[in-house]
This record gives sequence, C-alpha cells and structure tokens, in this order.
Amino acid sequence: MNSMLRSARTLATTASRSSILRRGYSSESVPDRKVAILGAAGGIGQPLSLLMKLNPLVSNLALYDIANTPGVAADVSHINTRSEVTGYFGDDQLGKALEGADVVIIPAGVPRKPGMTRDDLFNINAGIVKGLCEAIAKYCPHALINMISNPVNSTVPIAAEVFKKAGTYDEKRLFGVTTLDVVRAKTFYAGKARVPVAGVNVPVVGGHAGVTILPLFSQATPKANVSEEEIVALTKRTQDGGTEVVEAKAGKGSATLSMAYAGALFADACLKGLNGVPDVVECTFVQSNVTDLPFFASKVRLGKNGVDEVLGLGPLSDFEKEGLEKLKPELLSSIEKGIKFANK
Ligand SMILES: NC(=O)C1=CN([C@@H]2O[C@H](COP(=O)(O)OP(=O)(O)OC[C@H]3O[C@@H](n4cnc5c(N)ncnc54)[C@H](O)[C@@H]3O)[C@@H](O)[C@H]2O)C=CC1
Ligand SMILES: O=C([O-])CC(=O)C(=O)O
Repeated sequence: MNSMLRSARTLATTASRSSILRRGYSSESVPDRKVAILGAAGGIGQPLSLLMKLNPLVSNLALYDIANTPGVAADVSHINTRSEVTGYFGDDQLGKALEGADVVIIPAGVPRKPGMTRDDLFNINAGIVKGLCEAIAKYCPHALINMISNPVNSTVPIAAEVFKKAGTYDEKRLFGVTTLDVVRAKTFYAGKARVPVAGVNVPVVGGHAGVTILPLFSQATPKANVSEEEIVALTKRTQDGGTEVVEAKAGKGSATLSMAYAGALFADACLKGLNGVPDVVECTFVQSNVTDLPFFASKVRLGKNGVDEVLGLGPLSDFEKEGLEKLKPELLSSIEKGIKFANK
C-alpha cells in the first residue's frame, strides 16, 4: 500500500514538474503567484477554480463569492497540486481574498437566458463589477484583471473608469476575456476545413457580443480550401456561439465549461507573461489605438507588466473590412454606456 501511495505521489510530482518544464521554466525558477477568482462558486467559477488548481504556475488560489465558496474551496483544495486554496465569502472577506493577488479573474454576475442579449445583463452586472473593481483598486491595485462578466464590451470600460477614479488605472493591466471566441473560431474552422484542430489558429478581433465579434478567417492557419459562403457561415456561427449554448441550455444559463477552459487558457497566458516567458500572444479586449475606438480586441503580446504590445489587425479581406465598419457603432455605444454608468 505504502509503495502504491509513493508511486502515485511520484507520478503527480513528475507530471507537475514536466508541465512546468514544458512551459519554459526550470523547476526551481517558478515564482509564487496568487490568483483570485471572484464569482468562484458559479457555473464558470467552479470549473475555472478546478482548472486553475491544476495550473502549476499558481501558488495561492483565492476563491471568492457572495456565498458557497467554503465548500468549493474545501473540495478543490484536496487535489494534490502546488497551490494553497482558500475560500472567502461576503463583503467582509473580499479584501483578504484580493490582498497580494497577481491575477484577478472575474466571472461574477448573472448569465443570459434565451431571448436576452448580453446587454440585457448590464443593469445587474454593471453594479457587481463596479463594486468588485472598487475593492481591487483598494486591495490589489497592481493585479492583472481578467474580466469575464458580461457585457464585456461595457464591463471593461466600467473597470477602467473605477480605476481612474481611484488613481490606480494602468491600461496594461486590464483585459476583457474574449478567448472563448477564439476557441470557438478554431473549433468551427477545423471542422469545416477538415484539419486537426490542435494546429489551428484564428485571430478574433472587435468585441464580445454578436456582430462586434469579428473572426479573421482570412488569416486562419493552416490555410485550407474554404469557400466564401462557408466563411460567411463560420463567421455567423462564431458570432452566435454564445447564443447557441444559451438556447441549448434552455434557461439554465450560458457557456460555463468551455468558458472555464478559455478563462484558464487566458489566465495561464497572463501568468506566463508575468513570469517573463517570451512571445505570449493572445486576442483580448484592451484599451487600444488599433482603430478609432478606445477599447478593442486584437492580438496582444503579454509581458511582465501585462500588455507588452497591442498588435495590429494585419491584412483583412473585403468581407472582414465590411464587418469591421459594421461593428464600430455598436461597440462604441456599449463602451460609452459603461463609461457613463461608472461616472454617474
Ligand atoms: N466573457 C465571456 O466569454 C463569457 C462571459 N460569461 C459571463 O460570465 C458571467 C458568469 O456566468 P456564470 O458563471 O454562468 O453565472 P452563475 O450565475 O452561474 O455564476 C455567477 C456567480 O457570481 C456570483 N456573484 C454575484 N454577485 C457577486 C459579487 N458581488 N461578488 C462575487 N460573486 C458574485 C454568484 O453568486 C454566482 O456564484 C455572466 O455575466 C456571463 O454572461 C459567460 C460565458 C462567456
Ligand atoms: O453568450 C453568453 O451570454 C455568454 C458568453 O458571453 C458566451 O458564451 O460567449
């Protein structure tokens, strides 16, 4: 029995060491990193907590929600990986959850039901995000913020305004998580192009709602014979990916599992950037000069201070150029709605 336990333990240690080595570190050089998840007991929060517990770059995992986090934290904490896990709940414990955090992931807020747009969530989620960002400004002003709560096109500008008011705003540290759009675009493209999905790359730019989601299939790799008609259909399916899940769940919420996967990928990229791993590039919604809009999702190189460089759009097809012009009014109005809310 003892030898069985010993070999299981050796396996776990070897797995964690080799995954650290795969990420470009020597096993001695991985710094301590605290990740806080706000909304950790929710549909996204729980599987995201699990995935972050599996990430060997995390040394301290703080799980915060308005309720139910002690159970989630107790459960996840039994997994024999590197991080210490602590559950926090209620306003009184928010400061402790945030103190010392390097990355704060925010999936707090209500999800859509069939028939709703992401903007229909604004009235509830804007207030939730504002309150959480006020606490972040106070307790961990230098953390990288990964905003998942919808409508992302407005919640990111809200966060920026809250941080500006608190005097802590650093545009390099605020990210709207649009990774799920990229994950979907890759999956749908691989299916149509009949290529192995593991090698597929597709940038997705713009924002995170309906037509503001603009996948750039003209830049997809590997190149494949995909017709114009199929590109139009792939674009529409990527833009409607969230709605597809909302309708399939029929009133029981929106994407949680694929979102947890996407959120874990993006947080991992942020941690790698912080740790100095070179050439970490992800699409994300950030303060931007790439277009005339103040916030825009595009490829971003991540570094030790968050955003290292916001990369340009690259060459667009005529269909994508048209999509870009079409998305601007809606994206701008969502950004302005967020700014107005934060300053009222
Ligand atoms: N960026 C993206 O690609 C995606 C964003 N989302 C968004 O993520 C959000 C969460 O979705 P789900 O996890 O499915 O919802 P959910 O309702 O299952 O979970 C939300 C959690 O937030 C918690 N919460 C509410 N107020 C809070 C506060 N003040 N502080 C801390 N926690 C608080 C709730 O207690 C709940 O546990 C929604 O706004 C949804 O639209 C969902 C999928 C993809
Ligand atoms: O569609 C929703 O409401 C949730 C979301 O943002 C997504 O799945 O992309």
